[in-house]
Amino acid sequence: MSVQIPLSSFPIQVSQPNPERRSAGFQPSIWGDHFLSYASSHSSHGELKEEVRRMLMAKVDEVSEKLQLIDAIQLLGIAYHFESEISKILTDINSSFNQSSDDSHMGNSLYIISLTFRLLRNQGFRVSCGTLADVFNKFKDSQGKFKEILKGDIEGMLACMRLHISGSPLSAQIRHALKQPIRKNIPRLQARHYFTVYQEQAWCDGTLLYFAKLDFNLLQQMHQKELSDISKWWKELDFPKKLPFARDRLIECYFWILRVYFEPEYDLARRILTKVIAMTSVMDDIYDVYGTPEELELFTEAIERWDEAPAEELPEYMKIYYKAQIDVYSEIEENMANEEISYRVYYAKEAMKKQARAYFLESKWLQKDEPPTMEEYLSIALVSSGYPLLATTSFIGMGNANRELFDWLCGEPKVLTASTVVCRLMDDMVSHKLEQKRGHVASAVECYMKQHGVTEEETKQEFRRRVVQAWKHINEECLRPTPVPLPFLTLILNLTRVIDVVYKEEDGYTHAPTVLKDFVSSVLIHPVPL
Ligand SMILES: CC(C)=CCC/C(C)=C/CC/C(C)=C/COP(=O)(O)OP(=O)(O)O
Repeated sequence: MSVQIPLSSFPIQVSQPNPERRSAGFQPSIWGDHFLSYASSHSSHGELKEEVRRMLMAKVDEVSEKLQLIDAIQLLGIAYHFESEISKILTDINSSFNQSSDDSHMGNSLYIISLTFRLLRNQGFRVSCGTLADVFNKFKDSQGKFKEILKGDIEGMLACMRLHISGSPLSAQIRHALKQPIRKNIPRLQARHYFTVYQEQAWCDGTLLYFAKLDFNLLQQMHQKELSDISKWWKELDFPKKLPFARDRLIECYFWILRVYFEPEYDLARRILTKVIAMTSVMDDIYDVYGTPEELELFTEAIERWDEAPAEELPEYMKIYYKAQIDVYSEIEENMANEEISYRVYYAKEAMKKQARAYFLESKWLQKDEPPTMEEYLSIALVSSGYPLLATTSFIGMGNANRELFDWLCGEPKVLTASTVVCRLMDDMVSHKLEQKRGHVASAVECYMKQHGVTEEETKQEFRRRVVQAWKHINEECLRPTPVPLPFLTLILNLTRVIDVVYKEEDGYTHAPTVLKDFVSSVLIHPVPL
């Protein structure tokens, strides 16, 4: 993924009065000034929290009861309050699982076995598929087919699909499980969905449910407050007026980052990362849509130099962008002023420079008649996916990050490369048609079709296979012993998960006004009725 930029390519000439420019005609933001103000209210939920903690720590006869409770706590979106308790319980269960060759303690329910497998794997325990296969063999007949009796065990089947649900009507839940499995979902959306599922369960606990709903609303208020502050920054920049060619997607950017970390302690991290992703989105449109080749070269050089003041020769719209970007990073610098963490700003800036270089190299393909080979394309497009930049920037908001972690990230670890593959291929599969129409550099789809002489459908089949493979790599890297502490891997995992929601069927970011509107509303606008 290393991107070397040859800076000697074009004769520089930026003074054409009205250069020919493309236009993408992006839909405007649908949110207006909605998030500029917010209402706040306070509810004390400390006592309920302690009550849930007591439930979690109480002795139970069956391990399965504990697992069900942990599952409910995770799906209701409140596990972040009880991380250490959950970790201890699952560690104990995993140890007893490993110490005994007898699997009878897992019971005879496909549902409980699948649930155990899912919860332990999610915690990073290497419960092997082989072990699971042995257990599953109990449910197979002499022909190797699942026994007839299982046809009634829909809960078990759902748990296998990484979903834990029972009761009826089940069909909507099955559809939901297939469309957005837990592993790839957005926790705030998952929680909202699960409130309605959980309250129908025979084992629904009123205290747990009430606490989860209260907690959801409190977090929502906190997120609204953050978004209100960030919206003020955006309003002052006035990009929709000053740079009208660019997508105005601040709210969707915040929604994106909320998936990376939603917990209260990451308030500052979210603010920083939202500003960086919002700036990158505009930068992408400068390179992809509006900038002329000559302007883009000057722009890339200016970012490379990182001077305080924008270069005089930049056109006005680039100066506006440039100044805003410098300001964002100065703000990051102020927040990292503590000398023990100030080194992080270097990594953040370098990641942004690398992003600009990748965008620039991509922009040069537009002037060529032939698309690059898939290998050439990916060597740059995996960087331009923005995920190395966002992963690096997400680390700077983590209290316990250190230099080794940033260096590890710069070394293009397998988990990050896999994440960029998911991001790039899923984005290109859904966005290439419209982009090609308006004049955009070749996407992975065109590159692969041309190079291998295959149809669009065959290309997409191959890409879907690669995405599945990349997900396997990510999951594998998150199992112990992990290359770096799990919370850091989880940030990369979370970034990848956003792609599965935003780019599953269409380019939900560019077409956010239709695709993401309901998701954003349910997470950031409407409180849960108590
Ligand atoms: C590529 C991708 C999904 C990036 C995710 C991270 C990121 C930097 C998001 C900011 C907004 C953005 C550039 C979205 C993709 O637009 P696009 O489809 O126009 O991006 P492209 O021009 O790189 O294909």
